Amino acid sequence: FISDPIKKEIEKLKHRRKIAEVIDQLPGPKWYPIVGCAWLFLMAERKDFWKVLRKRCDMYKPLFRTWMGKYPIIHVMKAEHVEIVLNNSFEKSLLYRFFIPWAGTGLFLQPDISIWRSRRKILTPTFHFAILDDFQDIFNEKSQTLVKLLSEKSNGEYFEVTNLLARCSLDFICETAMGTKINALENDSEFLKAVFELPQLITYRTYTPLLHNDFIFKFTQLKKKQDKLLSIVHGFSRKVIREKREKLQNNNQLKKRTSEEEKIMGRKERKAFLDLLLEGNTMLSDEEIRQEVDTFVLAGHDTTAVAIGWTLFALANYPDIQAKVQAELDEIFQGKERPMTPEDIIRLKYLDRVIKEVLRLYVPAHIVGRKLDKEIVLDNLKIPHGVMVSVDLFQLHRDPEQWPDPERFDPDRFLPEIASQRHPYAYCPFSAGPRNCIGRKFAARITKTEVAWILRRFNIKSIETPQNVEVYSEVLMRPQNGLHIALQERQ
Ligand code: HEM
Repeated sequence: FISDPIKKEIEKLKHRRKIAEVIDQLPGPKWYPIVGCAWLFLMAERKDFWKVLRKRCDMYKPLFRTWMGKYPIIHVMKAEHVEIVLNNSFEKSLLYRFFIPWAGTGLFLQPDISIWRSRRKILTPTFHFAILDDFQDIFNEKSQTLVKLLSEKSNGEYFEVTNLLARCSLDFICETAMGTKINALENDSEFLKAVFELPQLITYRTYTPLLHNDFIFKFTQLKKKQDKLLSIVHGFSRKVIREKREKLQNNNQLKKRTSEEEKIMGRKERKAFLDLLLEGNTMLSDEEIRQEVDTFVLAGHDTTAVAIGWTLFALANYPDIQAKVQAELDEIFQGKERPMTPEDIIRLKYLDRVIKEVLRLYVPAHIVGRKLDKEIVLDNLKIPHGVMVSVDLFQLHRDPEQWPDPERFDPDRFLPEIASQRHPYAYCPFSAGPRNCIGRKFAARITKTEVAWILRRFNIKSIETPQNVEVYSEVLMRPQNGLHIALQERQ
């Protein structure tokens, strides 16, 4: 006599009870109805959230549970657990949904596995190394502008650098993803301000359980502000797509002119990701393309800027390592101011190891949140499907079993003969498994080019040290008060 919807609800309730029974076998902080374990954050100041995260982890690691309101979360940080989770979860955890108003269900947030598969297939070729080689000119040009701006500050005085780095990364992404110059390094714009403010607003919402409820959020000033920022960001990408479409409609003429230009200039017209999506037979609507372009801006600009910031911080704090990178650069460039080529990038082997070590200790995306597709077993405990899991990459990269003396900065941990002895999931700054970062090679290329340009020209010092730097989690792991560096022109 029970109708199907009621049966379904009963099944759901049973499953929830099963999850609760299993989850509460794991250690974790005390939880209360409605807030779950969020009281830990409600009792702390925003600036101390990072410390709360770390303390909680130290108390219950390596496998524990928390409750976010009525939702249980499992926290994993051992390589063998991370491997199981990342290969058995497709959907992102619930907190990611706050980014959907910005980037829609583009690749990063796509919940449907078959749509995701076809998008990933369409987008992967746009990151082919030949296309990255085409972008090398842009990376050189922007890095040179950055170096010029930095040289105006190279009087030995300390200054805050992360803002300039974020602007430079936004320039890279806009020109490579959309084919549009915004000159963020030199000019302010509404778009730039909106792209910088949105992550702050979304993080605030994430850490405020009351605002998780869409109905409550709808009536807040924060929602009004979010709508305003989104209309700027979406307005910008829609305009670029519209203009590119119009240009494509004059295709024949354009093709003729382009091939004539190619003959004269001796090179092909460079294509941005957006051109490749519009020109290829992708069957994506303009709105779907807009979501993918916004996804690249969201996932690509801040991550790389933060990674570059931490790289400068590390080089400033380890002068002997800085000198070794400079020696490698001098050997390749022999003091000449010439642009960097893709071949130079391959030759920068030591810098490559330095950046890898930076991404170990200062992993920008320090947490990856997933929802289990199927039941998994961790330390003999069966965890049912549907449970959210938080993969703590910060802690994973500090596991002393995989990383002896984990706090020591040592790029040689990435020498092939040493790296091969580690668990394959001991190092995942770009996540791993099917939903790993599509932009990792792109990110590596930007980071190497920009850092190389800076180190060819300057010696760096920093006020912040590994001991005194206050860390802050605003979507990414970043220095709370920015990074203050001083530059000295090299002879
Ligand atoms: C140092 C820089 C970067 C880091 C540390 C980084 C890290 C990550 C991580 C950890 C993920 C997995 C996130 C998750 O599952 O929750 C991811 C996914 C992704 N990243 Fe990156 N990323 C970087 C640069 C980039 C760049 C430059 C782009 C694009 C231009 C990009 C585009 C994406 C996309 C689209 C995804 C989603 C992939 C999918 O679900 O199939 N990332 N990234």
